[in-house]
Amino acid sequence: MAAAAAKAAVVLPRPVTFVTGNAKKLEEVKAIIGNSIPFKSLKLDLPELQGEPEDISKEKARLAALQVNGPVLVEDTCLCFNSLKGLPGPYIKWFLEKLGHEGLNNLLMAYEDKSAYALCAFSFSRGPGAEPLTFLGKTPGKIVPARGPTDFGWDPVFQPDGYDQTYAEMSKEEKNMISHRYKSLALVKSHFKEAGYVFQTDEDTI
Ligand SMILES: O=c1nc[nH]c2c1ncn2[C@H]1C[C@H](O)[C@@H](COP(=O)(O)OP(=O)(O)OP(=O)(O)O)O1
Ligand SMILES: [Mg+2]
Repeated sequence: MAAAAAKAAVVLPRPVTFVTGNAKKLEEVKAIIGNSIPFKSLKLDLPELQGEPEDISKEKARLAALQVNGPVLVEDTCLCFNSLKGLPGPYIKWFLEKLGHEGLNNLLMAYEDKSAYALCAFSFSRGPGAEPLTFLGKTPGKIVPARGPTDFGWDPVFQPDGYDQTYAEMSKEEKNMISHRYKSLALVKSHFKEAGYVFQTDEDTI
C-alpha cells in the first residue's frame, strides 16, 4: 500500500528551459542530456551575484525562472587554482578575458603547485518562487601552457588528472565523458529520474 501510494507526480508546465549566453556550453549540454530531459534553450546572459559557486548558480536559477516564467536549468562554471585557494573560481570568465591563457599560467608562476579543478554548478528551479536545487560536478587537473583548439574558454590550459591531453585536445565525446559538466549533469539526470516529473505538453495547456 505504502509503495503504491507513492508521492503524486510533480507536473511541470512545459519543457525545461536551459538559460545560457554561451553557445559552447549549450552544445555540450545538448550532447550530454540527449533526450533524457525534455528541454529547450534560451540565449540570455544573466547577471551574476558575487560569492560561492553554489549561491551564484542558485541566484541565476531564481532570475531565470522569473524571466522564463517556468522551469529552468542554469549552470555556473568555475576554474579553481589550489595554490590560490580556489581563485579565480567563479571569476574565471573575467580573468580569462583580461589575462588570456598565458596570463592564467603566469598567475601560478610563483607556485610549485599547478593543480586546479573545474567545477560546474547546475541549478534547477521548477518555476518562479521555487527554491532551486543545485548539483555540483568537479574534475581535478592542472594548469598547463595552452595546447589545442582555442574555441572554448580555458579548455586549452586545463589538463584533467590521468590524461596527457588538455580538454581542448580531447575529442568532444571524450571531454563529455569526464568533464565537470558531465558529472554535474549526471546528478541532474538522476534527480529527474527519482523525482519522476511529468511534463505537460503545449497541447495540454491550451
Ligand atoms: O567547459 C568549459 N571549458 C572551458 N571554458 C569554459 C567551460 N565552461 C565554461 N567556460 C568558460 C566560459 C566563461 O568564460 C567561464 C565561466 O563563466 P560562466 O558565467 O559559467 O559562463 P558564461 O557567462 O560564458 O555563460 P552563462 O550565460 O551560462 O553564464 O568559463
Ligand atoms: Mg555567465
